[in-house]
Amino acid sequence: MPSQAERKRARTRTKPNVARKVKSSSFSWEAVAFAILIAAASSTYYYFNYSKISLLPVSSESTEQDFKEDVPRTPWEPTPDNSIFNVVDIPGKGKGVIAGRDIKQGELVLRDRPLFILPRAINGSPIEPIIEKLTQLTPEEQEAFFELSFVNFPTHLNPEEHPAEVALAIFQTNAVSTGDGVGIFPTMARLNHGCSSAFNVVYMWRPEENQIVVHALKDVKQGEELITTYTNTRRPRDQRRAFLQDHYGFHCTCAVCSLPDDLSKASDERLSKISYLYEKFAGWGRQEIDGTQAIEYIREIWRIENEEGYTSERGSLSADAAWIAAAHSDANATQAWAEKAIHWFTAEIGADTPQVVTLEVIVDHPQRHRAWGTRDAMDVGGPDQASGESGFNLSK
Ligand SMILES: C[S@@+](CC[C@H](N)C(=O)[O-])C[C@H]1O[C@@H](n2cnc3c(N)ncnc32)[C@H](O)[C@@H]1O
Repeated sequence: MPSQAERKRARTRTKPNVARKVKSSSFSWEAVAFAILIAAASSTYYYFNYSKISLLPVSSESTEQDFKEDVPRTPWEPTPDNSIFNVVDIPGKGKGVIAGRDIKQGELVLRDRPLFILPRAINGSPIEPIIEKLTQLTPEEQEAFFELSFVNFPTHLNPEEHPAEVALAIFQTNAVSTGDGVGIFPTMARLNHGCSSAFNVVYMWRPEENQIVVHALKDVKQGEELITTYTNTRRPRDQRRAFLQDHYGFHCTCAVCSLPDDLSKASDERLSKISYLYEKFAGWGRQEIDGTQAIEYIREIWRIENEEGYTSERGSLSADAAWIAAAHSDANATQAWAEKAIHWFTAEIGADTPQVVTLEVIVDHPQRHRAWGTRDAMDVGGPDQASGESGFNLSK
């Protein structure tokens, strides 16, 4: 078994030129199939020790059976050269994406189709389904796949001789969630990670369009790196760093992780408080708190997030507030929060989404708020339904 130090070294190992192998006549998928057989016969690989393997480094309740591949595959094409972004080498990070011009908050930065999507959790070896998918790709698509970076490669193997294991490592380093599935999006996969206030773009899978879209969460200056986030960054620096080291093989030195210790501690406290408040706020759904208290939590989360410079997920937060206000028959508050939700959803997931369309209807027709807020206002300690006056003052 490899030692801890050997594993660490392997995590940063440079990738083999497998793409060249794909093109060269000496490479064949029979060789890959052979590699799978060898791998399957061996019990030394740590990833074969599990019967059910999650392909994302986050826990998932979904199973192989839940996964439905309902969209026929559309061939992947490289995103055409455009002025918005460029993929370049970034010191200490491999490749990354930088803004080719100033980008405004809410702008669509890129769209990318999947090379393939697999179920989130797989029973047995994940190598076989990955290889099966790879064999269905065009040579150009295979090349795009094998050009991606990877970490966490078993130290006792030579990547040049183990393309199947390389494929697994590439998948685990680059795949992103598509609901029940996990997919590879070669252009989007070049986005590096930042925590809390350090990330400036957000991606979203659109199953009906069979593509992932990336929007600017903040204004970005030309030449700045476009950064997404790989994990829930509303947790302390030590935990974030441990997760990123373990699953993505790097020590995070993003703008938030590089803060001096006293500032980092203050940031950690804010992030922990935000998480705590989210948990308290969830009590509204369990009928543990009333609407007034729920909106108080939302305002407090908002205030601390402003201090932290963390603005992600504000679309759903303000949409929740609008929904609570609607349940309390407070038309003004519903409208005010819905307007906020439209603004923030637009920044994160785009104006052309069902969430934004629904909220626009609420804003344009505030009298419909009662039909939208499906919870009976009386159940949550709400006011007189007939007058529509809540007295809750939920809109501030
Ligand atoms: C999805 S890929 C991102 C693109 C990758 N840099 C490349 O060259 O293709 C994930 C890998 O990028 C690197 N990476 C991402 N964010 C990083 C960061 N903030 N600092 C250092 N390396 C980072 C890590 O090696 C990680 O495993």
